[in-house]
Amino acid sequence: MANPCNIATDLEKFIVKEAPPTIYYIPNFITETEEEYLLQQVYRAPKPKWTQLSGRRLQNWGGLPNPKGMLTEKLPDWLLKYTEKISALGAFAGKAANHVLVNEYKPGEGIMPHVDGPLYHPTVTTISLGSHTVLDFYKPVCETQSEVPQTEKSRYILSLLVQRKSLLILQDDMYKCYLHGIQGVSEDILSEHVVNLSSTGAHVGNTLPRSTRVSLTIRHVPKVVRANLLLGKK
Ligand SMILES: O=C(O)CCC(=O)C(=O)O
Ligand SMILES: [Fe+2]
Repeated sequence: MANPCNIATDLEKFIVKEAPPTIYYIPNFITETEEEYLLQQVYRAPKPKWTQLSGRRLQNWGGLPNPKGMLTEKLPDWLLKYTEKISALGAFAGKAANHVLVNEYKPGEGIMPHVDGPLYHPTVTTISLGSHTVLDFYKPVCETQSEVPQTEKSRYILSLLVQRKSLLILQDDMYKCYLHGIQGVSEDILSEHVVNLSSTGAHVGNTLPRSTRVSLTIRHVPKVVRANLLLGKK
């Protein structure tokens, strides 16, 4: 790799050109063996590590991000291998990922449209395990104000087919401005609004039943506090 901090050189060919800046979609980023291993590790975590939300459950690794700074916890080796690999691609502008959120979605589950917010470097990278999903993107409300009330449908702009074993990177406006969400459905019928089909082998009109999907969302939290400062030690 010529320049580990330059995301453009290695990843340019993975940019989804049909979307606003910037989405990178990398199919088969990990092998099936790695996928199995990562799933095994996720399901080895003790039960209290899971937080049940409506529509999904999650594990938080690396510390709890908050506006005052994240009290960091060392990532386990099985996650470090991947946070280091993705950081080496230059996804976080030379910084190292220090936070991983594991989300588990059963068929029929999803996540409401949202933005990931200012606590993170404006990049999120996601490894998908176990099942595909379809990620939908929406214009922010502020950009679409008018006399007519704006519905989710009128703010919708496009979708991505996110396959198991893939890596997805969202940056720039696609991170900062547009909302992303996953519909709580048990199968996806691919429409022409799924803009990355050419790199997936799937086609408009295909019906893809979902199974349980585990996503690893890997981020860099710039603002951290050291434990010994909190404890009043110098
Ligand atoms: O599961 C995913 O791919 C999306 C998760 C997500 O948007 C989040 O955790 O903020
Ligand atoms: Fe998100």
